[in-house]
Amino acid sequence: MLRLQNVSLVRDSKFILKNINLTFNEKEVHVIMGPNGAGKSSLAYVIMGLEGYKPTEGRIFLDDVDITDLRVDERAKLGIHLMWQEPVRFRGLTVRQYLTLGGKMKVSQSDLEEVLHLVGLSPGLYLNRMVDELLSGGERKRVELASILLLRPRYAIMDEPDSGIDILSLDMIKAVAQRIVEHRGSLVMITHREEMVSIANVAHVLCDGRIIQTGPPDKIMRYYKSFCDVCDHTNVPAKE
Ligand SMILES: Nc1ncnc2c1ncn2[C@@H]1O[C@H](COP(=O)(O)OP(=O)(O)OP(=O)(O)O)[C@@H](O)[C@H]1O
Repeated sequence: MLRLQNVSLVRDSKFILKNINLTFNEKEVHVIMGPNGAGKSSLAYVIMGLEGYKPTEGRIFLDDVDITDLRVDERAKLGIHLMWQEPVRFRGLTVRQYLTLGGKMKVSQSDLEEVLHLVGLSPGLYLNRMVDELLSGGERKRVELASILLLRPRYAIMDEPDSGIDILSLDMIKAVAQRIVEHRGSLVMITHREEMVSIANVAHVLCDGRIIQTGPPDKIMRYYKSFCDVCDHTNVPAKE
């Protein structure tokens, strides 16, 4: 279980996250929605432990062990992985080298092919292509998604995997979530796309740095449509 307890984040004397309490259990899919500037990426960075995103208040626990002071690499060793909104460009690596961490990670050919198929890339066409110049933004995003799957995360945090020009399909994201759960992992997905809520067991609305709603996807979808879609102000939570 991954748990955020009363987590707040202040930057430049401004609250970015306010008293966040969230629990992510094993084999769950959580979707976090919210308007621009609500604090969604910051929440992902706090969970991953990026530099500059240590909670100002509150603690983070993994299986009741306090991991608030652990670095990114230490959290990654415990099975927490973040897929960036903008995948990083690694120069001079083929897709195969990238997915196997330069050959350091033992991955069978069938696993490589399976995850590439899952993210919609033909292994025959892509395994030996260079990650950098030869791939489009959307293709790199798919490669990044495949790399997260191969790591068999306990907690995969995805910051808008579905944004960008080459939008990933709902079916693909569903398949990715299913595979993570099959391997006993959990997915925490940050998204702008309302239809993505349907893949979740639990959905949340983040507004002005606060979790203002948590519940089953259909309830959260109704809330979002009624209050957030029509909201004419930014990050001032509406009252039900
Ligand atoms: N390192 C930082 N220093 C100062 N302010 C920051 C920092 N990181 C984020 N912020 C501010 O915190 C607020 C939330 O930003 P964040 O990127 O987390 O929102 P978001 O919900 O992910 O937005 P978007 O949907 O546009 O990506 C914004 O006002 C942003 O300017």
